[in-house]
Amino acid sequence: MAAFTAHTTATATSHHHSPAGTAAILLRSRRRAFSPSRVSCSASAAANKTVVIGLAADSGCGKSTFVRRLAGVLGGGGGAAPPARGNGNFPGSNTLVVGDAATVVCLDDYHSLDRAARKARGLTALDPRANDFDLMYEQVRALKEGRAVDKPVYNHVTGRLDPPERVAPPKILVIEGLHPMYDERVRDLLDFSIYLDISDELKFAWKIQRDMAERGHSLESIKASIEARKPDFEAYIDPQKQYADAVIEVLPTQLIPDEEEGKVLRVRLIMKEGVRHFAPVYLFDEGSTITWIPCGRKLSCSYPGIKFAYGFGAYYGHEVSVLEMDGQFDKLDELIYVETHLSNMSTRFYGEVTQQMLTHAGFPGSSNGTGLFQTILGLKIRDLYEQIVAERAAAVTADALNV
Ligand SMILES: Nc1ncnc2c1ncn2[C@@H]1O[C@H](COP(=O)(O)OP(=O)(O)OP(=O)(O)O)[C@@H](O)[C@H]1O
Ligand SMILES: O=C(CO)[C@H](O)[C@H](O)COP(=O)(O)O
Repeated sequence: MAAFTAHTTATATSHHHSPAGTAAILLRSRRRAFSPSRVSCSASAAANKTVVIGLAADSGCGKSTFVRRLAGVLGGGGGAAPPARGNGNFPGSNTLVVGDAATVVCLDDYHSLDRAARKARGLTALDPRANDFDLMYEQVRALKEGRAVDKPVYNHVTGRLDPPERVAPPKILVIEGLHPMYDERVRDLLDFSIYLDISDELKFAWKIQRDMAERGHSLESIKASIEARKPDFEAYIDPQKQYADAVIEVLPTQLIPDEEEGKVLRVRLIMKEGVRHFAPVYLFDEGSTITWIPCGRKLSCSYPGIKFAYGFGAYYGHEVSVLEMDGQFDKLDELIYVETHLSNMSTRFYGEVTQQMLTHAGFPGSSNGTGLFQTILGLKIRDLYEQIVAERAAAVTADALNV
């Protein structure tokens, strides 16, 4: 590998005085209205409500890895050998309980058709007709309101539905899977939503890597399964990204011409403006457009180096800010240099992002933007939860004072 010797370079164009910049600032102050039903009526009951996070992606796109990083941030596991799916309430469960901080429910449990029934009807698991959205809505709503539910369990080994398991209302409920934002009723229950958008070529590379190595599938069967799912993915899964408050988009690098192996990634963190309890992260100067090559004295970079970009744009009609990282870190501890230049990270102490990344260095994506942005969103979820709890506690106090 040729040594990459470019110096730290940043180019910034301030948009603070442009009409677009002004609109962005105005938009930021118009945070999404927090439904009064969440804080008033009985403020004390509302104070106990569960905060609900939606995490959507196709199979094999990094949802479990994200959840493991989130568990690390919330302090309930997610260490070097974190709990994986199946270590929930009982063997075979898809639910992950993260200490007393969070419960992660896998939406595969709401498959209404088992594997044989799907096969008989020629449907994939991505098809809404193979999923029970009425039950999903009722149970997510019950958990959000503080009531335990008996949730079905889809068994990925047998392809059948097992007896239900009891799920208690957690502080943070993460619903992860194919359809957390598909049904409008479920979508409206979400306090924050994330979509992991992996480009076709990388999805293919990751799935081959996992399903051949860990699940013993052949290359042909993996290819056939991806092709068979594609129309339903495009019809039912991909459109959910328009509703997401944050999207992690993973693309091939632009630093190496025609690189197709997926070893170097360009990762974009797309953050919707105006989302309540969520202040987008920015690089150097909020409201600017910046490209930054941090390689030089403080950050070692071998070929092809690292390039950050930050700016504003539109995403499905919403104003968004976008932080991009193309390339990968050579030495993870040097990430502290990059962290120093990022703001609104919702860290509790200087260097927390770097510490999290080092703790989970063995997870996929730790040397690139996927790991960095997943970690940042984990911190954002913790912060969002704390803000909502503080707001509810204030409402309880105000309620008590008014009596
Ligand atoms: N950031 C990443 N960089 C490289 N490979 C990754 C990354 N994230 C995930 N992978 C690969 O994809 C595989 C699937 O990741 P993960 O289990 O997190 O996805 P998932 O969405 O939870 O999948 P499923 O829903 O099928 O269980 C991993 O085993 C790994 O090989
Ligand atoms: O997309 C999936 C998980 O996100 C699975 O394909 C779906 O849950 C069906 O499972 P199985 O293939 O084990 O029957």
